[in-house]
Amino acid sequence: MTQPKVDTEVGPLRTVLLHRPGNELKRLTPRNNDQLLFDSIPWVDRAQQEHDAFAGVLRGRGVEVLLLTDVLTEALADPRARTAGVHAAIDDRRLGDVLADSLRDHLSTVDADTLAEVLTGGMTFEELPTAAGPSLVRKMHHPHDFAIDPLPNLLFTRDSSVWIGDRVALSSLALPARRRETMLLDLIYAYHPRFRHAARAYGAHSAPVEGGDVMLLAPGVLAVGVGERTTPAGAESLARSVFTDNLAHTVLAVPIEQDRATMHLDTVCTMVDRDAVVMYPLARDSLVAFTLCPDDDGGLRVSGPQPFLHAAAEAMGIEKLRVIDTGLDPVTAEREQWDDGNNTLALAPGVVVGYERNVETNARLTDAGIEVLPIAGSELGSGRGGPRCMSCPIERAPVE
Ligand SMILES: NC(=O)NCCC[C@H](N)C(=O)O
Repeated sequence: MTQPKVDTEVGPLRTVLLHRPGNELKRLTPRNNDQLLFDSIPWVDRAQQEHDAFAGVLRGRGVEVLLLTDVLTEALADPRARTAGVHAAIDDRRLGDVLADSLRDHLSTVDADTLAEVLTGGMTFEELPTAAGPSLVRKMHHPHDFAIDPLPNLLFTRDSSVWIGDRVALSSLALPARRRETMLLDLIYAYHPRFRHAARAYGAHSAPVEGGDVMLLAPGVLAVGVGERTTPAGAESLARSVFTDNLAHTVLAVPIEQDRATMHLDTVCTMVDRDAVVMYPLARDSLVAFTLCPDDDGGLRVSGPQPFLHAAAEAMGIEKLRVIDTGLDPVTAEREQWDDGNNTLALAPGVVVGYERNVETNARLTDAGIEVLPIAGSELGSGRGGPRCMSCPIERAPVE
């Protein structure tokens, strides 16, 4: 077992954290899917098969796959982790003091597997333990209301934490449906024996930054999308944090349209080689970047904006960042961007995993000399995320 470290998007992937979709997806209904950030109701068994195949492709290429439920359950062997998990899951304002206290008591007695299931899949009022006694809160809630919210977006492990160099940054997730995910990652990194000594970067309670917006363009160079999720304040404080810890010398803050289709930078652009990205053509023509560097007094120097591709190549110290376009024509490109055609996961320079349905984009990548490992994603994609969104790299070998 080697030490966690990630300093590029494309260095040979050694270890990755995935979340095999579980019962939390069975909580999705047409009444709650918008609030829970899914565009439709996934067929859960098929989503699991698709995810198993995704994990299989990674293992087949020698990647160690850690599953979130496993590491969470192992971390919950530590009583401090249990207390933290239960504390974060129970909302006294929703349950009232009496019900909240009795649920806390109950959850402190269940085994780690059951607790992991509750922390990820949530709990409805009808599933509450009966010992809690009479409660107005209980009587007045519909039995299917959530006493503890499920976390269907755990599937997208990219967003809740991100390794930058040898430190892990816990995201500060912007939307209420995802905020508790950070807490689970926090307790995994704090109490799982494998991560107990991992140093932290940034802070979960800082301004919003989501991992899908953070891109490690080259060692020492980060791009941070700023849009629907990551805020300008989030990008600025992440930059300060990585400069203080000497994890980067340049951060590019990249404004992206505040729209569902472009919720993170990795929905319009991912790296497929040391010097190449797959990118949505509209973004290629319009993306700009503000360049942030540390100044001599411990502050920030901000310049720009200038065209993103130019700023990125300059910061990376390369002549040009090659661009492979999404799709074939504007309509196909729009369709394939929506279906995460740009959201590839690099396993090594020039080797990426992509959804098979994005036929035109994958063909362009292949024509450009990129090996595409296709996976099915008809169900996985219902939460609007592709292979990059569904993976949190923990160790990548350096790029030669
Ligand atoms: N990096 C990504 O683009 N992640 C996809 C997150 C999808 C999830 N349903 C969300 O709306 O947050």
